[in-house]
Amino acid sequence: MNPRQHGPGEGLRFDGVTVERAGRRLVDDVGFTAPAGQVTALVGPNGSGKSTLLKTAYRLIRPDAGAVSLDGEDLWQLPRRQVARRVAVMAQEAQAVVDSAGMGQSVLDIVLMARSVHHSGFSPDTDADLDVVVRSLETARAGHLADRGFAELSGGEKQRVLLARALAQGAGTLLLDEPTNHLDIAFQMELLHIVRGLGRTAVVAVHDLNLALAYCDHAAVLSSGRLVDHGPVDQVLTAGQVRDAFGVQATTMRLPGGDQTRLAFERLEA
Ligand SMILES: Nc1ncnc2c1ncn2[C@@H]1O[C@H](COP(=O)(O)OP(=O)(O)OP(=O)(O)O)[C@@H](O)[C@H]1O
Repeated sequence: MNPRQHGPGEGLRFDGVTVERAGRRLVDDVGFTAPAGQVTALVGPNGSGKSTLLKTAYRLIRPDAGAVSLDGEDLWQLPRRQVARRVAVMAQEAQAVVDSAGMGQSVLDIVLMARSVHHSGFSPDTDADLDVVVRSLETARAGHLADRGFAELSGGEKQRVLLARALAQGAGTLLLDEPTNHLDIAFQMELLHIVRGLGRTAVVAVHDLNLALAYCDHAAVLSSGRLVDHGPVDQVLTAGQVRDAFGVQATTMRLPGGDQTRLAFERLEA
């Protein structure tokens, strides 16, 4: 076994992960590592298995085969609380869940709840918890929303608060499922800029391939539940790969004055 690939500091590793429902493979033998401290984009067409794969890493769906490990430790063998301290998630359905469970609570209360994973029993929040929460809200550019009721916020404001909540959990690994939904173009970029600046391990399911190119280090491409490619983002999100995976014509453009590339898309005529 190569300790560089399997040991501490490795990152989040999917190893032969398979999820079946009603005899259908939603995720089929997926294996790749999201390297520690870097941002990995998880891309693929609608229904390709991105959310399902992420759910195996935040322990909502147990893989039918394969393993998900963090820095060499099987996440499904660890106590749930320990996983919650190490892995934070911003899920697609979180707005609705917090809306219905939040019962009119303030943004500050909602974000403070993320600190409960560090408490035993019903021990009260500390000044240190409050400090983490305030800093997380500021990092997510949501400090001005602290006293507002979560339910009354706009979709984009809620996304910022949910990012703050994920940050406040203090986990070294972040799983973000389409976090840029509802966000204006400036904050889409801002959010991924913030995530990249954290230096934490992050896996981000994202549809905008140009955001992935701009703000992610790595990419993994799913198609019909299978991994079709993974690696450095600019080597994976090529015109040919995009055509194969998404069935659209893509052209790669180099940005002026740098090494960065972006994609332009056209419908592929039948
Ligand atoms: N509980 C379930 N039972 C049966 N099929 C499911 C279940 N959950 C998801 N699926 C199916 O699994 C496939 C993968 O869904 P998933 O949500 O992981 O895709 P996705 O890549 O995240 O899609 P999108 O980009 O549209 O959000 C889809 O065909 C979906 O209908």
